[in-house]
Amino acid sequence: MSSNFDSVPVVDYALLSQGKEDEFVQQLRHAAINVGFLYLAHPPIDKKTLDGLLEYIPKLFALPQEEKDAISMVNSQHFLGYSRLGKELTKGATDQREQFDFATQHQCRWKPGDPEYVRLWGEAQWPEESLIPGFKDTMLRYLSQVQALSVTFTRLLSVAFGLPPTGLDQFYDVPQNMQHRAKIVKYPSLDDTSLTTTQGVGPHFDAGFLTFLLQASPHPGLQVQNLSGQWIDVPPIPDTFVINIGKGLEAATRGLAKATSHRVLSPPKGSTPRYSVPFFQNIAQRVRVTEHSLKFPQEVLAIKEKRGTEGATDSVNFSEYDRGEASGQANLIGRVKSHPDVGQRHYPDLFKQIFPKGLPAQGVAY
Ligand SMILES: O=C(O)CCC(=O)C(=O)O
Ligand SMILES: [Fe+2]
Repeated sequence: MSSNFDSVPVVDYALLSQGKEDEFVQQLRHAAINVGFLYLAHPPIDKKTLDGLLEYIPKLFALPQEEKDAISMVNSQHFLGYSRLGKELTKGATDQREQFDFATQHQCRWKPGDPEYVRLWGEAQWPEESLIPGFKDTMLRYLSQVQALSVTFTRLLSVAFGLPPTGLDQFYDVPQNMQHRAKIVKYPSLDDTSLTTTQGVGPHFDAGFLTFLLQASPHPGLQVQNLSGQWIDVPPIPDTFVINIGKGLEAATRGLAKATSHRVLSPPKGSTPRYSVPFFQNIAQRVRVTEHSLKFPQEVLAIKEKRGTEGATDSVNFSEYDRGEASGQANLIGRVKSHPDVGQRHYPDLFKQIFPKGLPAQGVAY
């Protein structure tokens, strides 16, 4: 049987409460090693919080433009805040999406003498409470539930890789010292006359360890690239998250876990906008993933060998981890590349190294 895939597997979180952890772990192993993507059915997020968030999303984008611009990302050394449509570029083409970057609550811990990347984590910018009452509270509740899930999930993944449940703990700091980022994204349909391409977001890998994606409207558009380079649809399924592996986890597992290229196509003419909420789980900023070596059992490595190392590369490259950078530095470089105006204002030296010719017209997203 070939390891190639033509759909993204569904793994049911309910198996765990039915005493079927082994079955769950087997399915997770296949998804993480051969596909790099899975749907997690029945995730442990409370319905009230989720429904509340879904209701707020269109209202968030409907805020007056000047109120959105008031929390523009360029104000923030943490790269948190609002980005207008068309601010990012992937594989040479503009991404047709508008987004807010938020994050779990965190006080910036940078002090003189610390590496610059410590400044990357800190307080988010929130819209004026009176304009969208209760939104901040709902979003923070959502984020803390996804954060809790991400911890549990990492332990299950560790078992799926044949390690003890705590096998991946070395990559994290204690939860109160960590920050995770989540975006709320709007993909306008092709009716929007300001769109220049059908690229919601171009082919890319996620940078971190794990991404927990909520498809927040019933629109198709998300696609992943399989081992032979075909684009496979990942349509929304009610009561699921899409979880995928980022370049950081791929590097930490020396390619056992697979980061898979993915993209989003804009909704067609006549459609309403597509919304999504990706949550990007971070690892400790000071960790250099290449300095950690995990010992996987032979039967787990055999799955990777069978998969092979070929696979689609129709994506932007991402090599900071392999070059031995601290994860915080890898992330900071990524952020400066995708939001150069923010980088120029808050990290001018790094900006000059990355863009010696000055500010490009748009960011270059991974
Ligand atoms: O909007 C989506 O469904 C995916 C977004 C994504 O891949 C990303 O922002 O990294
Ligand atoms: Fe992504």
